[in-house]
Amino acid sequence: MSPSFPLLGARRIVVKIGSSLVTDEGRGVDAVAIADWCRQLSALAEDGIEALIVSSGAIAEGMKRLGWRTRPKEVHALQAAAAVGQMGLAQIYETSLRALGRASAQVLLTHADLSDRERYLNARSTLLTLLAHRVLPVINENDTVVNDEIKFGDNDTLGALVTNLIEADCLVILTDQRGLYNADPRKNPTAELITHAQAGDPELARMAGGAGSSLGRGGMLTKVLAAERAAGSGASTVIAYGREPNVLVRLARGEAIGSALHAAVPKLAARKRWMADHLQLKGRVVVDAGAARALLGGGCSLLPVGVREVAGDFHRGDVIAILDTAGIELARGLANYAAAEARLLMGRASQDIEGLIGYVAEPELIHRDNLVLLQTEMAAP
Ligand SMILES: Nc1ncnc2c1ncn2[C@@H]1O[C@H](COP(=O)(O)OP(=O)(O)O)[C@@H](O)[C@H]1O
Ligand SMILES: N[C@@H](CCC(=O)OP(=O)(O)O)C(=O)O
Repeated sequence: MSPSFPLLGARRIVVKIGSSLVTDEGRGVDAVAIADWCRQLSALAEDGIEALIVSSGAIAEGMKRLGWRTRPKEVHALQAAAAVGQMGLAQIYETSLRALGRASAQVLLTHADLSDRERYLNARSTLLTLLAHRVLPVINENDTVVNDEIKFGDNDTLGALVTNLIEADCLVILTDQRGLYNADPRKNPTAELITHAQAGDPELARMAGGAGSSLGRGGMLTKVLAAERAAGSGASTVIAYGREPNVLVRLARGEAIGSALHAAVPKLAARKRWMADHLQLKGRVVVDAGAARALLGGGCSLLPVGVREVAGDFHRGDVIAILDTAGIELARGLANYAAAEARLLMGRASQDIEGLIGYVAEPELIHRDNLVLLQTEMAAP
């Protein structure tokens, strides 16, 4: 029996809409198609499913608005087109979503934003706050400022990084093909659709081959690699044809459409592994017995009031260890405040934060969503 499709039961999804799909074969952005995806996401929101859109199309829309028929080669011309086109792209999403009674937000990100610890945490907090307010974020790469070092280059990678960032359950990549085939279907008419596969299987990259259409930059290879990256935080990926009627609603009901690339490791375990593997400890705090109980038993955040000691020279967004007074490491998590600030805040109530350091980033020193408990693991049989 085949495994179920990953959208079934998902509570938070990232939907990436590719250039070749959103731009209606180069004729500018397809507003009718966008309105339809927005309608579908609005229907999912009624069922309590949170969604974020990663949408391409700024360059194509900018070219149309500027009357350019061929894609320029110069980076500055592309960046100028993206700046013009992003206005149109945002307008279309905003108009479609407002007509459905939904608020939207534009978020433009670069690679540098997500590889810097502090900006990573800021982007994460902003996106989660938007979702908590039932706002649908529409994300694109910040093309105007990118150079080779800070470029994602394709929105598949951006979609995967956003999936990791906000720990989405599932990444949906909508494109101009019915999914991943065992060879490029444009070149090989007998190519067969892959319905289920394991994300990260090296065989998939071989099938995906080289770059895609002249409009998009990624091709299928970046989609397969995006699925592998999304699986790093425990999210599975679906690659499907974006013009399939009601595709998002049907996927959410569990229908098998396109290709499902399954994550091997469940979400929570993947996050723990990510924290353990990717992040160097930059400091530690010792907490009192009340805070230790709240963390281990109550699934609570770590508030400054429960902190007794602060060691190390960490910055906002760094990983720090949380120890009890006997020196046992209870948990690890991302600090919302730098070490110098944490020293001023320790033992104090959250409502005093502004008076002590002049601003409030968050009421917690470490939010429970950014925390991995080590003691539960040790206590497990
Ligand atoms: N194994 C494959 N299965 C499906 N499509 C493939 C495969 N290998 C290459 N492709 C190409 O990838 C293209 C999709 O990539 P791209 O044009 O970058 O899409 P998008 O703009 O949606 O990101 C398809 O149109 C197809 O020609
Ligand atoms: N940021 C660019 C899109 C980058 C891109 O082409 O992405 P993709 O849809 O993955 O091929 C734009 O909005 O035009």
